[in-house]
Amino acid sequence: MEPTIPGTEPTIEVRALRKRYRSTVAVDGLTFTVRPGEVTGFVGPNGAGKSTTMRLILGLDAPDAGEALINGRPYRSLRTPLTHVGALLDAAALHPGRRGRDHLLWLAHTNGLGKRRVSEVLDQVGLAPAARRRAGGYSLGMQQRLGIAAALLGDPPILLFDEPVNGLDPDGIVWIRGLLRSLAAEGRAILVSSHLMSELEEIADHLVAIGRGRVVADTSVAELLATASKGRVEVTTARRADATRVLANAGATVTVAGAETIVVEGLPGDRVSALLSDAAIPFSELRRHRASLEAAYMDLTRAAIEYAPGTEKSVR
Ligand SMILES: Nc1ncnc2c1ncn2[C@@H]1O[C@H](COP(=O)(O)OP(=O)(O)OP(=O)(O)O)[C@@H](O)[C@H]1O
Repeated sequence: MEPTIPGTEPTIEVRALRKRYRSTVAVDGLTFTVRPGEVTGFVGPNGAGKSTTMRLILGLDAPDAGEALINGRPYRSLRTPLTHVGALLDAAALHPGRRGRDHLLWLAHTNGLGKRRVSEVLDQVGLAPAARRRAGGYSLGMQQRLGIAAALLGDPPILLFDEPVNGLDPDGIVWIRGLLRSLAAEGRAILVSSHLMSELEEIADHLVAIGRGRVVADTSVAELLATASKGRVEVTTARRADATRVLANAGATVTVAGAETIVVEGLPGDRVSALLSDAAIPFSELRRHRASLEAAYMDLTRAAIEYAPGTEKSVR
């Protein structure tokens, strides 16, 4: 194994990264760090530049400016890259005639890794029973598992997953979630992209959100959720409209969160309770609101979108 630099922790550092394809600026000066022991969610709408960034990190494309470093070094300077970083980019990019196990054996061989490791990763991803079948007959979930086995082959401290839950069934999603969490708990640095915030809800510790090739948010998920949830209470009542009227009259901002649920902002819980009781509006529950990651992200990016250069509301 290639020695890592003593005292260094596994990180991905992206600095002022820029990539243009003809008239499209795919990545427009990105800077962020992926730290060890955490799952960093990499989010943004379709076309935001996530896959391009991952390809640049993995040396599959060259940046026009800036750099992406794996443990302080560009990917292309790593002598045994699979032992530094593993990646799942396009799980379907497999030779259909090749058996799952042979695909991994070939990868192991070309990277100077032993056969034993192939059996270990097949067990780890639960693909051992299907390892001798041809990849062309694999379901999407099996392809994902094989791709993840390949990423884990070199036991790397850094892992990248591009949209790993795409097309997976609920069991597959739960499995990937658990795997990513346990890999992070082992101290690895994990970057996982998604265009759906809800998919990252129970996976990510940290969030790097991008839009049009630029960072729009770089934040801890816990902080983001705490800020978005702060001072809001959730009320369950069959008389939603009446409750909304009473609370809004008292100065609260009320939003609908479900058939019988409203979220109240701007009034403390005991005041909400007193107002509803005084108005004889029954409610079955009153609790502290926990914002979804999706809602927290919308709050966070709303200002950025409203004041983005080039929009009508831009500030000059
Ligand atoms: N090889 C390429 N040639 C030309 N344009 C490209 C190329 N790769 C990416 N782009 C363009 O760069 C922009 C960013 O694409 P990218 O695939 O990185 O976004 P993404 O955030 O991964 O999107 P998605 O969520 O749809 O996968 C898009 O406008 C895309 O069309």
